[in-house]
Amino acid sequence: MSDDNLSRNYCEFGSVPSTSGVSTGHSSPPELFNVSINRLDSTNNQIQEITRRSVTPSKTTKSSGSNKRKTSKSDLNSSGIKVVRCSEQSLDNVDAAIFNAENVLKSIEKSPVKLKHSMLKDLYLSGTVKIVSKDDVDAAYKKKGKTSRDENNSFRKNTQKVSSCMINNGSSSSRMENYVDLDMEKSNITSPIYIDEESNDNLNSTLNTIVVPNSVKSTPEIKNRVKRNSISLLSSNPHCDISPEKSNDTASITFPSILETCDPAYKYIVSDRKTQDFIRNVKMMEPDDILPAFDPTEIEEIINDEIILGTQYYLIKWKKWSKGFNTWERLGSLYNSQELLLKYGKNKSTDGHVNSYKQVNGIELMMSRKNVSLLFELFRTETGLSLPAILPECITGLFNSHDVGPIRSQKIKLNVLQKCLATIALGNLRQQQLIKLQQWEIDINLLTKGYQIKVENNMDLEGPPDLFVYVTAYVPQANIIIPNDPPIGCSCRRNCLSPDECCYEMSGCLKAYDKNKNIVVTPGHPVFECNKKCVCTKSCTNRVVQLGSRVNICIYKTRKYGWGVKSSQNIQKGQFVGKYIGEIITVKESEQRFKKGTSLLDNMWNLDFDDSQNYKYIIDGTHYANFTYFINHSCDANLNVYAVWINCLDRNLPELALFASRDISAGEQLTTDYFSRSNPDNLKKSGTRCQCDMKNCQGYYF
Ligand SMILES: C[S@@+](CC[C@H](N)C(=O)[O-])C[C@H]1O[C@@H](n2cnc3c(N)ncnc32)[C@H](O)[C@@H]1O
Repeated sequence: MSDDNLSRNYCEFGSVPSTSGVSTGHSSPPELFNVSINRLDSTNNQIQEITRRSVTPSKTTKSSGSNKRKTSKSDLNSSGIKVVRCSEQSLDNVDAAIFNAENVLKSIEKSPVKLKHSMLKDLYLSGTVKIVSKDDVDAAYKKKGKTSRDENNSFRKNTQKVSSCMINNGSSSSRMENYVDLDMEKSNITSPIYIDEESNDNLNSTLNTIVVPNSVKSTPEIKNRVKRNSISLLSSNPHCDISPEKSNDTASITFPSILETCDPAYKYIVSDRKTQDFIRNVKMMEPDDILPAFDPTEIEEIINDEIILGTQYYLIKWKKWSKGFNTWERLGSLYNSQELLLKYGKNKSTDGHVNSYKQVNGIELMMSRKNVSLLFELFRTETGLSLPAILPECITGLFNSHDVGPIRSQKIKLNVLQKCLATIALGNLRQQQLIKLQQWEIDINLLTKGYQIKVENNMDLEGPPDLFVYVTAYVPQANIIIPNDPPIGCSCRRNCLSPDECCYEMSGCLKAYDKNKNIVVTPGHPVFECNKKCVCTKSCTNRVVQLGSRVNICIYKTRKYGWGVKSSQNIQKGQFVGKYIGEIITVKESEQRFKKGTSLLDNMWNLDFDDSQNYKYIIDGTHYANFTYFINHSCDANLNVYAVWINCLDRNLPELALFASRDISAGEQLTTDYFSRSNPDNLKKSGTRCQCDMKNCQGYYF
């Protein structure tokens, strides 16, 4: 960003938590894995395991490969104002901007292509074009006195194997009357489509043919045609809600002014017509034939659609990017993603999803994954995000001058203008995000006693996770009763400092805690705390987990793997940090939930401490959980997991408690070893890549 154009004032968006929604990792295809925690079984002294079932981890980290998009273009708009559009990449350097300017000229020269495309599309959408079956195409050929298409050499050369349909424009020929409409349900919408050379060049002639080959030649020209025709076909698919009669806008762009206290530059841009037009143009005015297509493997899911100013937009959740980076993209840029579009369309019709008329915040259209991450990188501070305050005069100055002077300087000014607008937009979105995060922080702190939870996101614009209800104790499924009346307690003297036969001894175990209440037994050793039947008081050294954690923590957005948890204070080795909480459900119920997709294996822990084959219950953290839900894996974890029994002595229903395995400094991320007992060889074959970066990192963790 040019220093000349930016004021050096800064708006502090400091200590308030940041955004970025819940990790998406949960939409990854599930893959069963087991976490093992060793323990000495109290009855037979054999090592047993607590296992955790989970899925492939969420891909919440930022992709290094940024989304390829936006060639540049400049032309005159209807009011004669010069409008220049830059690619995101071109924002990076002036050379790219100049290169893009050349493309602009080329694309203007190519306007006849655009004309043909829109004509074809319009013909189809207006209903004057019909789609007919392969047999009818052959019949038409014969009728015209030509050999059948399959016998025609040039046809075969250009189209490979023909498998589907043809369009005729029906404009002038009665010969077309015999053609029957093809049932679109039966057409292979996911196949690439190739326009026969002859018909494409003669859109206004009596017969135009579109055929669908099994594969398509990958020349740029053919790709363009595939794209254009795919869109025509998609338009007609019943699952894609973009037929002509339904093409009324479902959303409008608005520029809401939300806060009294908002930035003057934001107030200015949301009230200035010229700025609004500019913002709309940036995203909305690129013709379909110069929109680069996204690689479908980059897309996790299409989650919404809207028609804005007559243009179809889809809201995209990107793989490896949090939902804070979701963007609205035009149909044209999704022409390689037809399967995803169809999937979205089908889900939409079966879910009974109805789009009510919405208002899309115009400033969101200024934002992109690249802009958001760039600005966060530039303006992140120790305590938050410190965005530069941009004066309205800068914006007006740039508007007045961006289209004068040498091309190179125009490009630079445009670049700066776009970045200024994106910065202002980010400031506004950031304010909204912080309000939501603070509210979530308040809500969860109302539930916690004895410690503070901070929420912080200085990585992106994602808001609070909305996946689960925050709870502080197990939530048993309706038919499960967690006993709370232990049959027996101890009667040790001096608060169990002079034990006769304390609870742990009655269970054949070692004393788990030292006098400071730090755990001293090895991971895997069962822990039996004193219970409500015991005579000792709360200060008994054998009462720890039941009194709750005293460690202040922070749920924060990590750079690499979504949300995580860090300590807000120094923690001693052996100190209790928290319990893994969730619903208690039966194994059968967990399987059903998994099949239905209502719960994720990722969030399930088997309570199989006592018998790894025939355990009864599972903790499901998908819908109800506490902060431990966000604890990430490390190959050199600083937390150990222990099975602890207190008032419920059912061996199938221990509590899972996390203790520090070493001294932990304030600010350090808290981690567990998801699979401490996995065989490293197996991990390498089937595992999920671990990004813990520890010296002993095994590379994979399941
Ligand atoms: C139980 S969740 C932890 C919270 C999660 N980071 C989130 O944002 O919701 C586990 C997921 O976090 C991510 N994760 C945790 N530890 C990781 C590691 N060491 N390397 C890569 N991803 C990890 C994976 O996506 C995994 O599926």
